[in-house]
Amino acid sequence: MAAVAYDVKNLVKTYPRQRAPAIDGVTFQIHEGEIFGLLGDNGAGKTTLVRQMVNLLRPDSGTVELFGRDVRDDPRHVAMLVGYMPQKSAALNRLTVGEAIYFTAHLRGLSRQAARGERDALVELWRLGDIVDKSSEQLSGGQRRLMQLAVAMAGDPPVLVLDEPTNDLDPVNRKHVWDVLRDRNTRRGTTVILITHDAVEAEKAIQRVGIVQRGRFTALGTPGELKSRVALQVHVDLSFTPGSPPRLPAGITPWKSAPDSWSLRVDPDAVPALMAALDFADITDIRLSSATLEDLYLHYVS
Ligand SMILES: Nc1ncnc2c1ncn2[C@@H]1O[C@H](COP(=O)(O)OP(=O)(O)OP(=O)(O)O)[C@@H](O)[C@H]1O
Repeated sequence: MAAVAYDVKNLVKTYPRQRAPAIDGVTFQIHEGEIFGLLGDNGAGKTTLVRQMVNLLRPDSGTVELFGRDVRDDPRHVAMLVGYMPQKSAALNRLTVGEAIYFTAHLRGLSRQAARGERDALVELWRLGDIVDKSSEQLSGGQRRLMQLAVAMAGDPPVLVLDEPTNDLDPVNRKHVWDVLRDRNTRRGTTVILITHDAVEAEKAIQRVGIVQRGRFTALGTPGELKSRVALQVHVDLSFTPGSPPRLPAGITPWKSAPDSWSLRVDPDAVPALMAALDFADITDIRLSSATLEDLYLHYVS
C-alpha cells in the first residue's frame, strides 16, 4: 500500500459574509504516486479545497497533513514538496518565463547550475523556446498556462496540485499536458492532484476521482468502483447501409442520429435483446462501450 501523501480530516471553510460553507466537513486521503482528479460544478468548492491543501487558505476547522505534517506548521514544507498551479495568478508577472522557472527551481533547493539545467529542460518539455524571454504579463492565456505548468514542475516536487491545468489550451497542448502528467507519474512517481472540467480527457489519466458538490464529496473512488455502484447505460454506436436503418426493440430509441448512423444508450441487461433484434446484413459498423467518466460525473451531480 502506497504511503499517504495528503491526509485531510473534517475540513470546514465558510467565507466571510457567506451563509453556506464552501467546504463542509471533507475527509479523504491521497496516496503517494496517484493521479487524483477533483470534478464538480462551478462553485462546488474545488479551488477552496486545494487552496487549503497548499496552505494558502486557512480552514475554520479540520486539518490537512502532507506526508504526516500539518501544512500550517511549516509553510516551507509545502513550498518544497508541492508544485501548485493556481487557476489565476499575477504572482509571476514581473519575471520572464525563463526567470520564473529558474528561480522556482533554485528556491526548491537546486544549485544555480542545476536550476539553469532544469529551466532549459522544462522550456523544451513545454515548448516555451519562443517566449522564454518574454515577461509573463505579455503572454496569451494558453502560453501563460504552459509557463505555470513548467513553474509548478520546477525542481521536480513530489506532489503537483494543478487547478484546471488544461484551461485555455488548444487540443494539441491539452493532449501534451495529459501525456506529460502521466509520464511524470509513471517514471518519477509524482503524485498529481488536479481539478478539471474536462472529464473526457481526464479519464485517460485519472486513477481516482472525487466528485464535489456543495462543499462535500458525493462520490470518491476509482472510476471503475464508481461506475460499478451505479447502473450506467452502455453506449452503442452503429452505422448502417444508407436507407436501411435497423429495427430496434421497443423502448430503445437513438439519442443521436445522422443519415446512416445512430448512437444508442441501453441498460446493460437490454444489450442481448438489442443484439438479437438487429439485422446485421445492413449494419456496416457497430461499437459497444461502457459508461465514461463524464457519464459518471453527470450521474453524481444531477
Ligand atoms: N473569496 C471568496 N469570498 C466569498 N466567497 C467565495 C470566495 N471564493 C469562493 N467563494 C464561494 O465559495 C464557493 C466555492 O467556490 P470555489 O471557487 O471553491 O468553487 P470551484 O468548485 O473551484 O468552482 P469553479 O469550477 O467555478 O472554479 C462558491 O460559492 C464561491 O462563490
